[in-house]
Amino acid sequence: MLKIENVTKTVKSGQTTQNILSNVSLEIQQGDFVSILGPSGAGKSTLLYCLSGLSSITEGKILIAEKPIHTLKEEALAKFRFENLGIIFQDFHLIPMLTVKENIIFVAQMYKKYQDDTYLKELLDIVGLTDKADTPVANLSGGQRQRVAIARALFMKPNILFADEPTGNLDSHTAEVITSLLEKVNRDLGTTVVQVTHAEELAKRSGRIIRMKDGEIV
Ligand SMILES: Nc1ncnc2c1ncn2[C@@H]1O[C@H](COP(=O)(O)OP(=O)(O)OP(=O)(O)O)[C@@H](O)[C@H]1O
Repeated sequence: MLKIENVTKTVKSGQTTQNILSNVSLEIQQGDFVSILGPSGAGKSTLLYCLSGLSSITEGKILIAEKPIHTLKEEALAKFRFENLGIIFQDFHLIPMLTVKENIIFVAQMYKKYQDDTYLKELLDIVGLTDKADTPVANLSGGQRQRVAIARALFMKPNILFADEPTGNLDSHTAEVITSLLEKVNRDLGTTVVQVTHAEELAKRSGRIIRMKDGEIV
């Protein structure tokens, strides 16, 4: 499903160059639930952003369903992401004045791929927000916003869901609700889930833990 080979990402600041990812290789199978753990600055978010084609790499290969996404140009990459990947960002990236429903369908509408309400209703039910469908996101709690972000990421039925600290800014009860929701998505929809987290206890519930330090998998 996802294979990366010898991925290195180098950044320059002034005269110095720094490897923020060094020679990272990894395989993730269809249906896996993977947590990426490690100290602050280890390169977890960078790895997630490279895996999801949101950030470029300096060397190596990234293959998703055998497609070498590191070779795609921006427009083709954006289309590939839209059709195949769901991404949940650390700070949600929702549009506050739009309603829950409008946020979930926003990108699909932009690509003129929004057809009917059937799956939207199902998704609202899965994430427990049916009664909030017409509420502006600005009026929701952090946990509810995270559930909107999950529903939006799932709207195009992605093969892989990438989540950057999906429980990062949430209290422990809400973090538990969100983790259970991701488990449900993985189990019931068969979506491969790759999350970055600091929460060791929540990570232990995933099928596999990848530990990073100083830009490397340890
Ligand atoms: N575009 C960039 N330019 C320069 N340095 C960067 C860039 N992106 C990330 N870094 C650096 O790369 C390192 C890894 O950052 P990254 O955000 O991937 O770490 P992380 O493990 O996700 O950390 P945290 O847990 O604190 O979010 C950090 O030292 C960061 O400052």
